[in-house]
Amino acid sequence: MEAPILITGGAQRIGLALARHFIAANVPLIVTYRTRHNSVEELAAQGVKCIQVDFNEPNAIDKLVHQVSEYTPALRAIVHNASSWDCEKLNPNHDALFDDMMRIHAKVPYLLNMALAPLLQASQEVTDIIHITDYVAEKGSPKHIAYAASKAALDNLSRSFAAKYAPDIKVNSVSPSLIIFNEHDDEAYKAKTLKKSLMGIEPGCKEVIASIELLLNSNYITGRTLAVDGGRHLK
Ligand SMILES: NC(=O)C1=CN([C@@H]2O[C@H](COP(=O)(O)OP(=O)(O)OC[C@H]3O[C@@H](n4cnc5c(N)ncnc54)[C@H](OP(=O)(O)O)[C@@H]3O)[C@@H](O)[C@H]2O)C=CC1
Ligand SMILES: Nc1nc2c(c(=O)[nH]1)N=C([C@H](O)[C@@H](O)CO)CN2
Repeated sequence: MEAPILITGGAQRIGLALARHFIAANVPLIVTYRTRHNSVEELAAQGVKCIQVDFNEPNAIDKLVHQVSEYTPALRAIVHNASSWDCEKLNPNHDALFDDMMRIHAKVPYLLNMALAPLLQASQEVTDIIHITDYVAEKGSPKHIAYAASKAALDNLSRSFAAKYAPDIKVNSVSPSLIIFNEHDDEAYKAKTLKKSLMGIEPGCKEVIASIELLLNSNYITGRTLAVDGGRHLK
């Protein structure tokens, strides 16, 4: 078997679209999921190794690393996509919120990168770690303070790990702003959000997929952040 790509949080939305993209390209996949969405059956039926993990649970990392290591001797790439878009307004326990945000967005990628690097280095080619961050990592967000700080920490990991693992492993961030709305987003929110970027569109998952493919196919980009944000920084 060709070395698989590991995607965290691959059972819905962007992660699922990315998984479907790689399935169509016959790229072997490992996907983690927390909630057993119907998509898990679809992915498993197409040969994807689906591993249930809630990164808030104790020993989640050790269990995942063991299962991945049992399944494959090498990895082609890791895409850290799993994320929780939580905010201070809905989480008055700011102590717990800060810890939760830092755990899922920074500690989990950090620990997985440290533990799974040998599997990436076991591949016969240059491999990749890709962190999915967020435009607010550079700008901040008054409504998602802990979330934005944790994504900034994740973005910083790209530079540290790029220096640590070169030239065997390239490490980069993909930093989106709006990609796809959530089902509960109302028309007023959508209109307000679309005005935040120069392009003014909801671009869809294909923009993130194209950015990830660009990084996977480069032999030279590392330690960098690919902004996929419709020119939001210029509004
Ligand atoms: N959607 C957008 O427009 C934007 C997205 N991004 C980033 O892109 C990435 C994908 O976004 P999107 O698809 O909207 O993400 P989602 O909000 O749909 O979440 C992605 C996945 O993360 C999983 N997850 C969350 N918490 C945990 C946990 N504790 N343990 C295991 N898995 C967990 C979820 O599992 P479960 O199914 O159980 O909920 C879900 O499947 C994220 O990193 C996000 O921050 C950045 C900017 C814009
Ligand atoms: N884990 C998630 N992170 C983010 C989401 C999301 O749905 N899940 N959504 C956004 C928004 O699209 C924002 O970019 C514009 O309102 C940000 N991060």
